[in-house]
Amino acid sequence: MVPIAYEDIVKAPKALLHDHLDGGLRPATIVELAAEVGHELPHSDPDELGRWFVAAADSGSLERYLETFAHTVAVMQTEPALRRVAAECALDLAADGVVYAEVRFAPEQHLSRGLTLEQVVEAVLEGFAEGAELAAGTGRPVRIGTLLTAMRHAARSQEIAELAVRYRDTGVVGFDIAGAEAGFPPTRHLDAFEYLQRENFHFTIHAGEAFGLPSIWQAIQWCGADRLGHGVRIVDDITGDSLGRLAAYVRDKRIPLELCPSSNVQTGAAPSIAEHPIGLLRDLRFRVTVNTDNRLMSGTSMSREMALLVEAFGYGWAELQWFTINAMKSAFIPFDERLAIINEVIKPAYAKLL
Ligand SMILES: O=c1[nH]cnc2c1ncn2[C@@H]1O[C@H](CO)[C@@H](O)[C@H]1O
Ligand SMILES: [Zn+2]
Repeated sequence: MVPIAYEDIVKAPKALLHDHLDGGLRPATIVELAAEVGHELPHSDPDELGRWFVAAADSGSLERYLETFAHTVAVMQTEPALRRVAAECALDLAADGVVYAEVRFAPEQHLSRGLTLEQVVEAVLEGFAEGAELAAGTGRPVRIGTLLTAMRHAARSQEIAELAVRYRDTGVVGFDIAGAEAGFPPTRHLDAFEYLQRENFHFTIHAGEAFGLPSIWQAIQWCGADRLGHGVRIVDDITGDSLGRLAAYVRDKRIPLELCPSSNVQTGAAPSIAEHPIGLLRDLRFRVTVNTDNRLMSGTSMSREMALLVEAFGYGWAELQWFTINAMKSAFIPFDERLAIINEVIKPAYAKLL
């Protein structure tokens, strides 16, 4: 088999379901925005700052990993800053060959300089549209769907769920909860999830990353999550190739797992890329997808995550296409639009590579 070149992975179309807007800023942009608002950073040189984020996030604990977001959230408190960060996000994903991405952020974290929730959402949606238009102009079209996140330690999930539904026809395609998992079970936000179900809306839940099976079980069986953010600890319910009841349910129902290899190694959810449960979960044919989580904190990209898996597990184009189609099938945009991207963009491109 001819080894897969990194440039070819970049060129191949990719679909991304789990990427945080505030975890993907360009270091140079953080430096500029921080100077404008007088926010003090650990480094003022972009390269050093980029390295600082990766090192600080490499802590082995989700709680400490999340502390690094103080510096990105601090510079995302005005409409121009939010628009810029969102536009650059679309451009960076497109340049990396991502053709479809769902990008999430928590509107409630962007109110410290007086913006309303609506102003925050509208600025981000405008930025995505602007960036996607510029990307299309360079021959790199990308479709961005926005997910609104509520912070699980806070108490605004119902409000954010209603906000997501209000913007469902203008770019918001789903809802999520994020933040420290241990001590903040999904059922804390049951009202919001029941509301979303009654609205026929879509949501994913960060579960099974820093806490195990009970969190996954609640996310699916109490809250009705369409997908699992990470869900990597589902392996705790698998012995050899024998599946426990919950793992069997997740596989049988084709519940998508938004796996984020590099992020999991940094927070201690997996010991290394080579030992990441993605290998087992793929072999067992769970609905596995590959994601970046936080490109800044992991110093990564969609192509890099794919390349790491190629290196660790010897995957070829067939597996990369499978991950990509799994993601596209699991997206929150309408079925006909998902199918169009699979049949008109993804399959023809991989047919030339396989
Ligand atoms: O992997 C993760 N697990 C849990 N929470 C996360 C993760 N990555 C980011 N955030 C949290 O989500 C917020 C909104 O984007 C971020 O500010 C961060 O606190
Ligand atoms: Zn995440």
